[in-house]
Amino acid sequence: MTKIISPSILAADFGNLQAACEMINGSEAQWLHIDIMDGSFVPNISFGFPVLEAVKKHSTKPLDVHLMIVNPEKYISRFAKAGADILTFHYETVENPLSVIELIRAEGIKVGITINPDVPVSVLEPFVDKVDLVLLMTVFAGYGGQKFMDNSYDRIAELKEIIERKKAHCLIEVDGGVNEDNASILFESGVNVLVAGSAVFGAPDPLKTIHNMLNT
Ligand SMILES: O=C(CO)[C@H](O)[C@H](O)COP(=O)(O)O
Ligand SMILES: [Fe+2]
Repeated sequence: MTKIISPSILAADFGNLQAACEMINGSEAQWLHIDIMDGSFVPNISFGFPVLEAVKKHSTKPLDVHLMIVNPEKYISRFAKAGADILTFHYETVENPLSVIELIRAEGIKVGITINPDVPVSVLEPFVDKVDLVLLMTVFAGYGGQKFMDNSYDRIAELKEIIERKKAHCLIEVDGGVNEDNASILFESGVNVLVAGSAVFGAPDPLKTIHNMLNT
């Protein structure tokens, strides 16, 4: 089974993003997660294109970009050009998810769809065979450092059942409150990609934390 760690740069030292990228380059993490927040869909504002471009310049890992913005369809081409390798949008932010999926595909990059914890998993059923990944938020999108929501395990099981029933091949990613303690149970539950911000960048030894998340 595919097991990927995608550390979230949101928890890095923004005064030294190059060092953060280089640390991840030298780690066992396979992807780098980039949180784009607009102060509208979510109450927080993170960063935009210039920071994404700077990270792209220094990162050797695929950039896993998580859009928490209204009207994502307006910006897909710019995010692709700025360096996104995987572009994930929130189902809640669009009227026609299929057309957004097609717009992202047209850029030649991978596409993901995501929902907040209060959105029924069943809304994803029409899309699981049309995307490369489904991201289940395990906290409400907007801030790093929140506590993992325990009802997420039931939601992961429900998503897994839908993916199997539809014989789809998308990866399952979770984001929010992931750490060394819950990584192994999440992988055992069928999750393929773990996003981890504060657990990685706040750790005394981030390389060891990433290693432990993949191997315990
Ligand atoms: O999308 C996000 C928040 O909206 C972040 O990716 C997520 O919260 C990661 O941070 P942490 O691992 O510290 O919970
Ligand atoms: Fe995220």
